[in-house]
Amino acid sequence: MASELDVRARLQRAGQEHLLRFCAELAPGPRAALLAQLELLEPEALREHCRRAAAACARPPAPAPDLAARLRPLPPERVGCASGVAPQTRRLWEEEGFHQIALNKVAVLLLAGGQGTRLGVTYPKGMYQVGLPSQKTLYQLQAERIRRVEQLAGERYGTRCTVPWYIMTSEFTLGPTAKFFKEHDFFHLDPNNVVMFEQRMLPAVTFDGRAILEQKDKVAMAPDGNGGLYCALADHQVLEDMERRGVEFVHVYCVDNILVRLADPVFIGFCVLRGADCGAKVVEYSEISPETARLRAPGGGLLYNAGNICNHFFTRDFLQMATREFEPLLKPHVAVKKVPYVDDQGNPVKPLEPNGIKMEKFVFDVLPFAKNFVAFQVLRGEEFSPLKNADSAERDNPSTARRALLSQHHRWALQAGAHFLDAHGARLPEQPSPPGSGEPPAICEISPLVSYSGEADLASHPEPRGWIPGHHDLLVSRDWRCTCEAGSSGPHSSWTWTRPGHCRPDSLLDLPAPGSPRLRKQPRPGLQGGKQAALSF
Ligand SMILES: CC(=O)N[C@H]1[C@@H](OP(=O)(O)OP(=O)(O)OC[C@H]2O[C@@H](n3ccc(=O)[nH]c3=O)[C@H](O)[C@@H]2O)O[C@H](CO)[C@@H](O)[C@@H]1O
Repeated sequence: MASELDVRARLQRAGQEHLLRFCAELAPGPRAALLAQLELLEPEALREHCRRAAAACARPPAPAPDLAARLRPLPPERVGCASGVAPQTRRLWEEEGFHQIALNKVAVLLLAGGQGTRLGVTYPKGMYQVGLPSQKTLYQLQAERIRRVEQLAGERYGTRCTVPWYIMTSEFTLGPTAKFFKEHDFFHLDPNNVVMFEQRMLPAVTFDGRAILEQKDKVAMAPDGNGGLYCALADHQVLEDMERRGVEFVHVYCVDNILVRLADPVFIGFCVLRGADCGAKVVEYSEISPETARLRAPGGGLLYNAGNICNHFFTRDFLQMATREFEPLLKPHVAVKKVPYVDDQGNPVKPLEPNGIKMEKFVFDVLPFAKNFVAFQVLRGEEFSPLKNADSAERDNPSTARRALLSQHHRWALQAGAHFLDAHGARLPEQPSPPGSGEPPAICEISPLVSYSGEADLASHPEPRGWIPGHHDLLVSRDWRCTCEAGSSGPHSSWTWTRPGHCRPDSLLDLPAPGSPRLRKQPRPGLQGGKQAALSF
């Protein structure tokens, strides 16, 4: 380890010697920790970082760029659409995507280094569960979608294939995420195919360019934004790992969209067939002004209908260029934040006003370097419901995320030919609940292991997946579980999907987990506030 003298010399070069001002009074342990942290900060880079942060902040606020005047709609030939295209075109894209997956050429990459401040949790957002009947977390839903898409591709091409899962974490999220995955047995994925790596952290800086001490023995650090991906890929030789596995196409996505379709074959296929090096899924969701948002195209549709949802396609070749050539050209974004610090007497202070600057790069900042960028429009109700805020906010909160998923599953069940019955066996109305319209008329959660995007036609399936011959009155599968409540004030019941059709209350039988010897019978908690319903085909 470097001596205090060495570290002091390095900090002098960076103009940041004040970071050692409490060093002399620290006990050996904290002092060693501080020196170890400071040793990692490369002097020239630190000097430049602090200078740039202060300069960016000192710049008089630029006149608001006239976004409306600079915006141009995407040329139609660069835009694809998940719905509203001819079914054979969509099938063609999907087939291409499955083919690439079956060839082991597709990976998914999760950006999970963020801190979930707005949601108000201290643990990684992926560990959050929004209150589904299954109590699955975002990480589990994502893991199961990977397993299902591998299975679907494998079945089509008579092969076993792998979609490796790369997870970018940060100092805040790596430890808890790795522990959570281990505790959950990697959700039955092969741990060799789950690759976690860590993005860099950068010091928070005062308005006059001094790195901030959060505690006497600790510099205030923050992840370098989700555009830190490009440095992190290089730091941890992630692209080399992809190359070894034969991965050519990467689906990069953010952690909080409960409806995210990992390695979506339709999106992948569309991008591959268009020869794209970069792609982005888009929905009508944007931060542009209401006036601009209302502008209409000649055909009557919205002129600007392509909001970014942090859901990207990249070729591995493009990522390689991004890490080598484009990353140094990316301009950091400045965020002015309240950063806890120690004052000159060494007292911890929680500022009430913003006092510090955090510098971040964004994952989409590389898009201008693309040679062939494409956008792919998807339906918001089917593919985008982000978990950003606590329930006290009006939108993008746990309740809206839960409702979005359950409404989708209700629609899927109806499409698959299911009927929902009330306590007296009468059918519930069968209008699919339009996206965003509150609770669905019946609560029905479908496991991603059973259906990735609404497929699995149970009605015509002679032996539904997971069906155990000889157990006609048991459930179809652990995952075709339908959980309903017998009235909001009455006792809760769990209902199973049974064959040929009706849900049975009060009992739920799980298929054995792989390797376990026999069926287990488990009571399940019901849901608050659901409607009484059963399900039949
Ligand atoms: C910069 C970026 O992509 N912005 C997108 C992000 O906004 P938004 O402002 O919501 O971005 P977040 O801060 O939630 O970050 C998005 C993702 O990046 C990850 N993360 C963030 C910071 C970091 O240092 N490391 C890291 O891995 C987060 O864990 C998350 O998975 O999602 C919105 C849709 O939901 C999009 O409309 C925004 O265009």
